[in-house]
Amino acid sequence: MNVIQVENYEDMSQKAAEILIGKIRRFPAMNLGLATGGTPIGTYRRLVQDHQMNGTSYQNITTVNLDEYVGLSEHHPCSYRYYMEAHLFGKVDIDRRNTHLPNGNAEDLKAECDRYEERIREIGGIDVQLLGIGRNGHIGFNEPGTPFDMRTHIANLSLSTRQANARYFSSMDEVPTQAISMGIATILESREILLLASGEDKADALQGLLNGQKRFSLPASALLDHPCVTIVADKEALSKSSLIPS
Ligand SMILES: N[C@@H]1[C@@H](O)[C@H](O)[C@@H](COP(=O)(O)O)O[C@@H]1O
Repeated sequence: MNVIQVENYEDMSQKAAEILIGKIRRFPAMNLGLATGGTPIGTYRRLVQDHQMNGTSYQNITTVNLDEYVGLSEHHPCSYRYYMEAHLFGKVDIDRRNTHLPNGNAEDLKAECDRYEERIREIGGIDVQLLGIGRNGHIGFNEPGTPFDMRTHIANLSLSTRQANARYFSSMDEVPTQAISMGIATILESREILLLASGEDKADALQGLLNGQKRFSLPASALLDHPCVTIVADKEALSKSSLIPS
């Protein structure tokens, strides 16, 4: 596991964008796994700036997102499809037909999970998967306790995750209780993983990942089995990780 310590959120975003842009230029038809949440917003902003200033193209890039809320249409401002449109897809030259998110409004949610897995297989798997990390160590919407062999599934969201994400909704009651999420087994099949973390509220989760053992109570610890993980984290997020010199 390669850990890159940076000063703050802006530096994390800059470093992550540099890594991604380098790969997109080298492999302009790569399959990029994307994440949502507050963490990658600065990274997407830099990808957009670079696209506008340097012309890095997304025309042949295929994207697959980690997850989507159940019950929100793609037009709902809190849906992850809407987020991706607002922060990236609507601002670069990507072909929407090559952008994939689970449909959280599907009539048959189980069938939608299977379809999503099939789609990831059809495109040839994920080359680089961008990940954030939840305060409780979740990745995607794989909450503590989720077995590591699960594939795309309907996830029940923990109260703490719903509370953390409530800031995007007008009230806690509106925060969905379920999501469709890639499973940990799906995520682990990505050829490369880039995990971003910023801020003190991620320090426990990161400490558990960097200093701990693999355990179901910390979903991110499944990454310990992956051969190619890079973590870009700022000082606050690494403040409880003794492996890292301050
Ligand atoms: N499903 C998302 C995750 O993909 C994200 O990594 C995490 C952290 O979010 P944030 O970056 O806002 O802290 O929470 C959400 O629940």
